[in-house]
Amino acid sequence: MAENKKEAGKNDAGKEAVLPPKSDFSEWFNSIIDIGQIMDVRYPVKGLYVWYPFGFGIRKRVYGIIRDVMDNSGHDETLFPLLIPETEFMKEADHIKGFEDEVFWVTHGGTTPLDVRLALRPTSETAIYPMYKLWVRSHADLPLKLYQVVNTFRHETKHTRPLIRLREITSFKEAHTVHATWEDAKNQVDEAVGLYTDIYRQLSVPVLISRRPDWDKFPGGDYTIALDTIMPDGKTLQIGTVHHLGTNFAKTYDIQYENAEGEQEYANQTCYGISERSIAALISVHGDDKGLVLPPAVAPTQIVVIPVLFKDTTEAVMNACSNVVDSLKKAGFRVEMDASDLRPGAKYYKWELKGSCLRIEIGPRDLEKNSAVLVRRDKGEKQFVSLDGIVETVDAELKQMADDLYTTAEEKMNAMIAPSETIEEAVAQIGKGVATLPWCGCEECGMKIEEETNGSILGTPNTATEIKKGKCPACGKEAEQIVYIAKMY
Ligand SMILES: Nc1ncnc2c1ncn2[C@@H]1O[C@H](COS(=O)(=O)NC(=O)[C@@H](N)CS)[C@@H](O)[C@H]1O
Ligand SMILES: [Zn+2]
Repeated sequence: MAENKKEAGKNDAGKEAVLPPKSDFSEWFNSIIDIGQIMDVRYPVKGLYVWYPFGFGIRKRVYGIIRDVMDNSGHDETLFPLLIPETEFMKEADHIKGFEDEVFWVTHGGTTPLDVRLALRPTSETAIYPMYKLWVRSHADLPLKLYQVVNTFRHETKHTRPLIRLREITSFKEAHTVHATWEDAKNQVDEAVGLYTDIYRQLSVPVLISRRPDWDKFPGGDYTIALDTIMPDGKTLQIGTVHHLGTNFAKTYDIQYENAEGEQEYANQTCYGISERSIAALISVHGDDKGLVLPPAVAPTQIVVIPVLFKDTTEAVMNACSNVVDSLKKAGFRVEMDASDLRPGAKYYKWELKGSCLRIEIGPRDLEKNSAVLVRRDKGEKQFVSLDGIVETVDAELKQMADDLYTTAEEKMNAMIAPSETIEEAVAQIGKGVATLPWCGCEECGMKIEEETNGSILGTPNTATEIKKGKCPACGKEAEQIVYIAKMY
């Protein structure tokens, strides 16, 4: 992996930059984006950022997993235009209400004013569905399951942050499916939730799945299932959403199909999206005071081999290190040797910051015993391993690390969720994580709970959880369900 001009551990001014402790999460996150070479935040448009090659290497592998899961579940990838004519964009009333304050408009071609303004897609329903109207004719065309990975644009007014809240969402994977019946679309929603859960399991990121309250569903949708994760500061990040659109958009865009009885029927649809928040989540959940801790599946460098050199044994040690590098490369691992003249401690610091998963040190004493020292990035303990079978050892260690990262993160997340009976208890809890509260299910109580806790209702648990009998804290009535409450990004 070619080092881009910046050295890991140095900030953009090339000065030695020290990572704040992860306990100061907001500063830690801003710093790791910079000295971890993820994105350059100096681009001169608010909410737009530049991928450093190293960060792009992580993105490439995360989206390789996302494409793999989508392609192996009956979806086809495609690409729709970025620009949407105002005439199409302004068709679905709820959708417009939800996005009209966020849309960027193109009004000129050169110095010539356009007769119809063009929207930069904030999401692509209004680009895709006029084409679906042309493509969907008969039930034999269904289900239609397409997705695209594109940049989308939202004039976010809340605090923009790299990877978390951008005005140009550079990595917006959006799927748009068409089905014969409401039930088929519901089954697709459930399948999509499963696919997203699988994607995040491969990133070792635990998720909380809830059905968003109606006042927070997707504009123009029937209902929304959301995947959130809990960030180290206790606030939740929405890292995936799945929307059942019913026939709302089909009626607006006249997407009809001839059913088996030869009658015309409006189609039912779903759409579901993931963005670079998936990368914000894996960096935030796994990172530590030393820097990035990357799941092996997405680490640009999985193993770094460090020769411990003394004058009279340099050649033998370098040979042994090159052999290990060659055999790991041949086995398909992403491995580097760091034979630079940095002091060993500086090398450890550099590769720990970059999140390489394993460090293998080989010195003359190791050679005598035909062994090497192996250190796993998440555990940090030294293990003495034989050079024989080093490929199998590395393979087993990386698999174990991916599982351990997930288990550790899941335990941490579960420990940040606690049931509350009263508003006061919920207020205390959402300062450090997610609270649950009994809820009668009516909207004004929901709004009252959000107001009094100064938090957001994530929604009701998507998996049937036992309802701890209790009273709705807003009206005192017996609760029908519980809700997750948190401070959200
Ligand atoms: N400004 C933003 N920056 C980064 N990610 C964002 C931003 N806005 C939304 N997202 C992510 O994009 C996902 C999908 O966005 S969404 O509005 O919920 N859903 C849609 O746009 C639907 N058309 C499904 S693709 C969200 O779950 C969230 O994780
Ligand atoms: Zn109530």
